[in-house]
Amino acid sequence: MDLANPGALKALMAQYGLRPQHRLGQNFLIDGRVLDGIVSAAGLEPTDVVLEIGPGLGTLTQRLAAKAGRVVCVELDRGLVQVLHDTVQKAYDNVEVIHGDAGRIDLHKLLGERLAPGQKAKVVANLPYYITTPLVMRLLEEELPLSHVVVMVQKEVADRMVSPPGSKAYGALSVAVQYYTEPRIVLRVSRASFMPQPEVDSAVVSLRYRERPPVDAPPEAFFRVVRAAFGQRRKSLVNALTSLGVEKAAVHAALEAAGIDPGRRGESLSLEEFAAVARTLWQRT
Ligand SMILES: C[S@@+](CC[C@H](N)C(=O)[O-])C[C@H]1O[C@@H](n2cnc3c(N)ncnc32)[C@H](O)[C@@H]1O
Repeated sequence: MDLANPGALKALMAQYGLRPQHRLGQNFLIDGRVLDGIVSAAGLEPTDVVLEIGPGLGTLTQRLAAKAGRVVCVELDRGLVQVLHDTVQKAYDNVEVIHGDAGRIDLHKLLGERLAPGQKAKVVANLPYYITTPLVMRLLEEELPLSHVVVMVQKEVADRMVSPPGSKAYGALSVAVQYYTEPRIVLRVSRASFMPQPEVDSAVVSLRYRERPPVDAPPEAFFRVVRAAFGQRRKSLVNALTSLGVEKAAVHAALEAAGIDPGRRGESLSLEEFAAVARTLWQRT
């Protein structure tokens, strides 16, 4: 049974005595067109291993299971895990449901045990919005065997991921996402596509992992500079960078060497410019 309609979802919730839990970000997709758009953006092959975070009642899971080789789901709500056993685990022999917190579970172990040597997994999910940013940062920073992430996020977060330097939405998340992946908004999604309706609109983003970073700087030094620049948004770049424990004169010298006007604000720097600052500061400190 296709679960992508309000009647089916309501009946299922009632059958198991469940109600959508706002604190767990439970806004279930009821729009088949959007679900198909997510699956198509992931370009699934029969050999693919997919990690789905927050499968809910299994609406997206059904579609993933039909296309991928294997789908591993991590769901925090124990009540929903029970439903998932009946809606997807019994119906598809390639679906595994794990009861756990995607923010804490050991993803290296989980993926390592399920991937062939050299293989990379895809993450496909309608994410719970209350933990979107930390979860995406985990997926980027933990050097996991992943090739592609396709996730539904709040519209504003999607805009931040793809925004260019100097724009209002450009921030530490934009830099991290663009450093590790090639981000693209594939679908804008109205709040009417969910049940219950959230208070915000959403977007599906595709994050394809890069083979190597687009700029040349040691990642640790690069992200120290980025964090300092965005952690002190109102300050000039020079003052923001002194928070790294570097003398003002040394910061001036590093900016000059990198060809960057010291009066600029950190949020106007491109990835290449952050890398140039990191390279020069790193050489000097
Ligand atoms: C936006 S709903 C998406 C449900 C379903 N995939 C859909 O598209 O209809 C988010 C889901 O994530 C689950 N969730 C919330 N926090 C979680 C966490 N820390 N780890 C794993 N799942 C979580 C919620 O219980 C809910 O099922």
